[in-house]
Amino acid sequence: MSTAFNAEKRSQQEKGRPKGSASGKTGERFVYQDDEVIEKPFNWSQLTRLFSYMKPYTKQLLPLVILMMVLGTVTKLTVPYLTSMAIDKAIAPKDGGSASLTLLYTITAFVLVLYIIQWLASTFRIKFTNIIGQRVIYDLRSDLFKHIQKLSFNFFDKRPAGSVLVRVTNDVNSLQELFTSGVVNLMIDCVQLMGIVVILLVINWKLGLAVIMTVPIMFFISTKLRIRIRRAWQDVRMKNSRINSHLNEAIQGIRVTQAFTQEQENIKFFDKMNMDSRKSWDRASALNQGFGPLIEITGGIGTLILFWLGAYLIQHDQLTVGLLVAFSSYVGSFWEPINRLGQMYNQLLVAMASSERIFEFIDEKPSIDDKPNAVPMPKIEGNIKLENVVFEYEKGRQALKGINLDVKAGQTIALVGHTGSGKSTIINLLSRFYDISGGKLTIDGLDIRDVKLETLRSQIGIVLQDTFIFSGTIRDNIRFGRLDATDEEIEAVAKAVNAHEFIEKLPGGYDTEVEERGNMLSMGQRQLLSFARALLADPRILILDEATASIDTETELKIQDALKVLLKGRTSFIVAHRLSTIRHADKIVVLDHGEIKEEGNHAELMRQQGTYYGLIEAQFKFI
Ligand SMILES: Nc1ncnc2c1ncn2[C@@H]1O[C@H](COP(=O)(O)OP(=O)(O)OP(=O)(O)O)[C@@H](O)[C@H]1O
Repeated sequence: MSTAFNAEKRSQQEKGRPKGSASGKTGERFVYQDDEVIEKPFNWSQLTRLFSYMKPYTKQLLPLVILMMVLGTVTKLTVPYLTSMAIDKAIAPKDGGSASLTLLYTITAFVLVLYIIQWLASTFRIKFTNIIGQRVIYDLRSDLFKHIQKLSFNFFDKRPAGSVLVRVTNDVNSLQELFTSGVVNLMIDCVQLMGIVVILLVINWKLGLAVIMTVPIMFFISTKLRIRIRRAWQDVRMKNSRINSHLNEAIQGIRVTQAFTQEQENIKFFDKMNMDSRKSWDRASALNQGFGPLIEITGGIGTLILFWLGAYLIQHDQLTVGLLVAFSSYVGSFWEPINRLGQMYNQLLVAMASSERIFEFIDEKPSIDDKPNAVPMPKIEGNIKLENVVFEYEKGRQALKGINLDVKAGQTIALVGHTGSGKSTIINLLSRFYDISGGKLTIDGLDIRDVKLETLRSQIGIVLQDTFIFSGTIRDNIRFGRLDATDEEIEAVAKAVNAHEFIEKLPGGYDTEVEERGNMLSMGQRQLLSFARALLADPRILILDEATASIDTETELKIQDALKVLLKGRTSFIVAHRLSTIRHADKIVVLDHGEIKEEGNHAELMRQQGTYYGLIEAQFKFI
C-alpha cells in the first residue's frame, strides 16, 4: 500500500504504540491520523484570502451581479408599499372618498411589471453568479493541483494519498456553494435587511423600533447555539474526510484485501466509520434544526408586537390600515434574510474548514526547491562524487552513514546489498528527491543543490521496478519520455528494447489504450515500456532501480543487448538483487546498513571472497 502507510507503520513499530488508531485499541489493522484540528477560531484573514479568488472577476461580472441584485431588491421592496397605496387610496380611501377602480388597475399593472423585472433580475443574477463561482472553483482547483505537482517526496511520505485526494475534490467542491450562491445571497440579504429597516423607520419609527428591538435579543440567544452548531459541522467534515481517505486506500488495495480474505474485516471497519459519520451528521442537523424555530418564535413575538402596537396607532390616527398591511409584509420579509444569514454562517464555517485545509497545502513549501541564485545545470558529463554523504529520512535515524563514492563519466555502477541497506536512498539523493543531511554530492564538480532542479532532473532517467503506466495509449506512455518525439522515434526505441514485438501484437498496436496503471499489461511488458520511455528521453545519467526484476530470463537476455546500447556513453546506476544483471558493471558497490562494505568489479570482489562473494554463492545455491 502507500509509502505513507508503510512509513506510519514503521514509525509506530519503533515507538511501540499505535497513534490515533481509529478505535484506540492496540492491534487494529488500520491506523489513521485525524486530518484536521476541530476547534479553530473564525479566521478573517483566511476568508479575505479565499475571497481574493473573486478578484479577477470583480471588474466584469460582479458589477452586473450587483446591478441585478439592487434591481431585484428595489422591486421586491416596492410591492408592499404599492399594496398599502391600493388599500388606502383605491379600495378604502382614508378621507372618506369613493373607491377608485382605475387607480386599483393601474397599481395592479405596475405590480405585475415589477414582478417581471424581479424575475428577470434574479434569472440573470443566478446566471452571472454561477459563472463567477465556477471560475473561482476552477482557479482554486488548478492552483492546488499545480502546487501538489511540485511538492517533494517527504510531503507524500507523511500523508496517505486519500487525504491529498480529499482536498482536491471534496474540500474544493464544498466551496462551490459558497461561491455560486452563498456570497451573493449574503449581499442580497444584507442590502434587503438594511432597506427594510430604513423603510420601517420611515413609515412609522415607533412601530419600526419596537419590531427591530427583537433582533439583538434573538442574536444573543442564538450565539451559544451557533458555537455548538459550528463544532458539530466540523466534526461531520472530519468524519467524512476520514471515510474518503479510507475508501481510496481500500480500493487501491482491493487485490491484497481479497488475496488475504480480509473483506469482512474491511467491511466492519468501514461500517464503523460510516456509522460515526451518520451519527455526527444527525447530531449536527438536530442542532441546526433548532436554529430555524428559534428565529420563528422571535418572529412571532415581533408580529405580536406589530399588531398590538399597530392597532393602538391606528386608533390614535398615527397609522393607516394600508400601512399596517405593508408593515406586516415588510416584517415578514425581514425574518427571511435573518434566517438565511444564520444558515450562511454555517456555510461559512464549512468553507473555513475546507479553505484552511486547502491553504495548508498551498502554503506548504516544497522542501526541495531551487535556490534563488541557482544556475542551470550544463550538459552533464557524468562525473559523480559523494563525499561523506549522510542521510536521514527521520531525525536521528541514519539511512546512509558517510558514503564516499567516486564515479567517472560513462561508468556503470551497480549497487547491491541486503534489503534496507540504502541502495534506493542513494538513487533518491542523486535525483535530488531528498536533500542530503550531511557531506557533499557533486555532479561534474557542481553541488546539485546549487543548480536548477528541472535542468538536473531532465538529464537523469529513472526506470523503477514498479513502473508507472498512465492512462492513454502505448504511444503516449513512451512519449512521456520526450513529448516532442515523432512516431518513428517512438517505434525505433521500442525496437531497441525489444518492446516492438509485443506492442505489434496488441489489438490496436501503438494506439492501444492501456487501462489505468497498465493493468492489461504484464509486469515485464510494463518494464519494457519504461525502458523505451527512458531511451527516448536520452538522459545523461541513467538509473535502473530493480528494473529487470520482473523480466523473465529469456526476455532479459534479449534486453541485455539493448541495455548495452542504453548504457553506452552515459553514467548509469543499476540496483539489482538479481546479480547476473550486474556482472559487467565497471564498479560494484556493496552496501550494508547505510555503509559501503566493498567496492570493485566482479572479478576483484570474487577474489576478495567477502560479502559480494557470499551473495553470489547464496544465489547460486538457491538456483
Ligand atoms: N520514505 C522513507 N521514510 C522513512 N524511512 C525510509 C523511507 N524510505 C526508506 N527508509 C528507510 O531507509 C533505509 C534504507 O532504505 P532503502 O529503500 O534505501 O533500502 P534498499 O537498499 O533500497 O532496500 P530494498 O532492496 O528493499 O529496495 C531503510 O531502513 C528504510 O526503512
